[in-house]
Amino acid sequence: MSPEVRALGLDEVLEILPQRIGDERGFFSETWSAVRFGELGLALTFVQDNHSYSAAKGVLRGLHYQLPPFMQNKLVRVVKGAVFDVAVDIRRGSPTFAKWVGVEISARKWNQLLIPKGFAHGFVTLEADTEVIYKVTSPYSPAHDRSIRFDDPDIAIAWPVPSTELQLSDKDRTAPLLRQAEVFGVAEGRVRR
Ligand SMILES: Cc1cn([C@H]2C[C@H](O)[C@@H](COP(=O)(O)OP(=O)(O)O[C@H]3O[C@@H](C)C(=O)[C@@H](O)[C@H]3O)O2)c(=O)[nH]c1=O
Repeated sequence: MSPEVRALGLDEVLEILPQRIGDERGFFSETWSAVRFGELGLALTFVQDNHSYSAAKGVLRGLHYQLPPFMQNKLVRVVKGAVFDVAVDIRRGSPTFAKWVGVEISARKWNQLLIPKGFAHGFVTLEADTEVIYKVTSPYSPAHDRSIRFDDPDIAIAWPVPSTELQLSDKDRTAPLLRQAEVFGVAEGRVRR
């Protein structure tokens, strides 16, 4: 039951499609397997699972990352509803610094997004009552937790929900721009070494 892996054109940001085995009861799916992902070169050690619920369409969370030594690889999926999920390269010195990639992740598509260390992550809900689950490779550390403005013109993400319909936390609405943010060098953020 190896998952299918698709490169999205931005370094190691990957869309992952786990198989679903259906029968008359419903389906079964391996959503994470150390062995199967390891065979694909993705030897990740997850230490925390997160589950967030967003009540409305247009809830935007991000762009978030943690500084070294608490950088996180994130494996994101949606068990109810849908999001537009975004990864931004924030590794100083990277040829794709400030470039972003976005993909719809949904319970219907049953796809996942792997956000590597060195990338900021954010999403906007495309449906009400959306539940996102993601695994991370470093524990939450409030002292290392950082945000970058979702509408930073140097990144210019094409969010698919009009700005008038967005709902953000105060922390995210007042986050610094990428050019003012604390970032790190390209060598620190790699999934495959
Ligand atoms: C992220 C996180 C938050 N919290 C707490 C802090 C706060 O009281 C409450 C809500 O936190 P936040 O506002 O940061 O939640 P949220 O805006 O959902 O933050 C998340 O956004 C997405 C895009 C990510 O990529 C995640 O890594 C994480 O940063 O939960 C934890 O206890 N553990 C955690 O791992």
